[in-house]
Amino acid sequence: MAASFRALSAALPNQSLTRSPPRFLAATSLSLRLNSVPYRLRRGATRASMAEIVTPKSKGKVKVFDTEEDLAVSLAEYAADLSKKSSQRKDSFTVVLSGGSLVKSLRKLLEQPYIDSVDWSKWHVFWVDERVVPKDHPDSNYLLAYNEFLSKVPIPTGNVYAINDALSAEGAADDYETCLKHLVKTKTIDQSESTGFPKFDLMLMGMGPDGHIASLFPGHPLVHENEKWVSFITDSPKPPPERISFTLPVINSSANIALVVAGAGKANAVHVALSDVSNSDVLPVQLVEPEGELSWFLDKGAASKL
Ligand SMILES: O=C(O)[C@H](O)[C@@H](O)[C@H](O)[C@H](O)COP(=O)(O)O
Repeated sequence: MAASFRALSAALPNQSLTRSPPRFLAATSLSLRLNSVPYRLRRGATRASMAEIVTPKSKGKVKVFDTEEDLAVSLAEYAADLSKKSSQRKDSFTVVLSGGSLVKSLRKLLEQPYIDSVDWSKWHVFWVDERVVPKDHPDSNYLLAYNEFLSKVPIPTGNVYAINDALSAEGAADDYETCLKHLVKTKTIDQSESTGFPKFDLMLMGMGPDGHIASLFPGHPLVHENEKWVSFITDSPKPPPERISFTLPVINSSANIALVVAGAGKANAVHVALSDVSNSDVLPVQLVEPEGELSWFLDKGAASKL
């Protein structure tokens, strides 16, 4: 097996804002409106300046931060907390990364207290999607994660599952799926009892301005793949064209998904995903509904149309 894949290596200090349906606007609450949406100001123990938006459960928990810096602080706390809980329960903590700006938003995990307190030896790192390029190519998601994160934490090299970059897109997807199946068999990765798909402890994903997640793009048939664990595309609208990607059922079997989205360029897709407007062309991000918990980490720009 080892040969067939490569395991390589504030404005509101101490308060939070809660957007609530009007019925929750108690007379005792301080309320204010942002973009004509009622918010309830809740005093609480939050460290960064943050607004929490109340949505139906299927849409997940939505946190809006004043700045991307605040978002990064909260994201580190969230990931470290899940790592701790998982490490107490079992021998592995399976973490899936996307490419893009997400990786930079993990930077606070490289600082104290997390760099010393997280049990990095339990981490097993995967990619929800990867560009089919050599691992030292500037487009490689592996290279990005290695440079920004993995080279700075003591995760065992053998726990980092990069794609086999010597294969075609189709071959690399099959190879990655074989790797996942082996790790499910050896119980490194949990398996969903209800779907039979692998159940990762934490998926950390960005979202494109068009509402794509992983390499599942709006209108692309790959969005509807429901048997394979890992598939491939050779016509990605976002360059480079050749990619492999986890399929939606694998994404949705996760125990935890964090959608990390910053910047006003993504405000439209965030609005579509979190509002009740019906759109004929469903965006891939709207199909994210994990077995476990979904958490949105937004900055003010990304939340500006809510
Ligand atoms: O390899 C990729 O292209 C990604 O995995 C992709 O799904 C990415 O996460 C989004 O496009 C968001 O990227 P940004 O955060 O950089 O906009």
